[in-house]
Amino acid sequence: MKIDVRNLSKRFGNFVALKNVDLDIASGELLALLGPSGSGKTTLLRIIAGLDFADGGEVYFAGENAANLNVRKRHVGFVFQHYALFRHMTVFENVAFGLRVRPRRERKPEHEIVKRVKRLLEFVHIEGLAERYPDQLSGGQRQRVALARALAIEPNVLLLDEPFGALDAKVRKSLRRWLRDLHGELNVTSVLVTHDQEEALEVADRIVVMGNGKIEQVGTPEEIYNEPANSFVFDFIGESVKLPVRIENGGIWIGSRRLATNDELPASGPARLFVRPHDLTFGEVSEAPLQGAVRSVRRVGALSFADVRLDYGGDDLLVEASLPPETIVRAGDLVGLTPRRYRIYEDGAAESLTSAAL
Ligand SMILES: Nc1ncnc2c1ncn2[C@@H]1O[C@H](COP(=O)(O)OP(=O)(O)OP(=O)(O)O)[C@@H](O)[C@H]1O
Repeated sequence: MKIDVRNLSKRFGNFVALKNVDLDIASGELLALLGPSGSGKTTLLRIIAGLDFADGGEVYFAGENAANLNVRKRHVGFVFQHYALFRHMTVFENVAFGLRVRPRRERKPEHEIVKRVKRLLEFVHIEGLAERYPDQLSGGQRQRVALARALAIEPNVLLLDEPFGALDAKVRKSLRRWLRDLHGELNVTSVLVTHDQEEALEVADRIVVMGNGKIEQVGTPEEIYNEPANSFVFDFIGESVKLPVRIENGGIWIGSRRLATNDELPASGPARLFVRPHDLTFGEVSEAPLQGAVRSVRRVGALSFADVRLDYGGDDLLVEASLPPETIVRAGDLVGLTPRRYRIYEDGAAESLTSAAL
């Protein structure tokens, strides 16, 4: 089911929660709505679901204006972080619920309901838990039940709002892979709300980055990560180091050093260079555009990071750079750093002006 969102806006009192949101969701895709807390993700999801109404704009389900479709007619399956299962019902009964409450003429005979629920429980790998009650399940198992329950009604659209938000990091990771695989088999149009960039990057076909009720960028995970449209997206997705630079005489100036680039540059003036820590290459002090003293070295799992205090045109700036495995530095060492891949954004402005890969 294809969903088109057109010029949607929503206010809560004076607060603008959504501003002129336009979005096309392709049939069968898994789309992630990603953004900081309060950026409007849940509001957008609730309007798509028919649980809330927009002040302006429309939502179309397969070309039909959804204003004419109530929640039930939209055939939407939900999985919410806090969408509790019915505590007094077993897993089996929870999953069967949506099928049993259908109007009599649409309801399947009991033996078909039993067959379908069994198949769904197998599908989400919890067939052994059918007779348990929600209290007797782990958080991850509960979310599998919630998903089986959402799928029971054969939804046209699956809406997931931080479905793994309450789970620990390891379970989250395994459940999101599982969701990715499951979606590969089902191909039901799905919208996943998350504020976890890693989750969105790993699971989604496309990501919508939201900030302050607006869409900042829509793209594949690769596009969002490698070609962030503006400084907001760069900063929100992954780690970033921000360096004040100057554009002058057709070059990028970091303090008194010029950064080699063949790219077309924006107009002269102050700008900001955004670079991922792993794109800062360690090298000869005399040749690198950035120099500084290593303050400390840390290991996080398999990765090592060095905090480098840059001598930056009189200012001290602390940056965190990833250390390649073969590079050994110690606190106190003087090192050179070169931004290998970076993007330049006008100072204070949201536009991306240029990017470079040396
Ligand atoms: N019923 C409401 N009344 C007043 N303000 C609301 C209401 N619902 C949401 N808001 C406000 O609208 C903004 C967007 O909320 P929304 O829940 O869509 O954000 P979100 O991106 O999903 O955030 P989170 O990740 O924290 O869930 C927030 O500032 C929120 O406080």
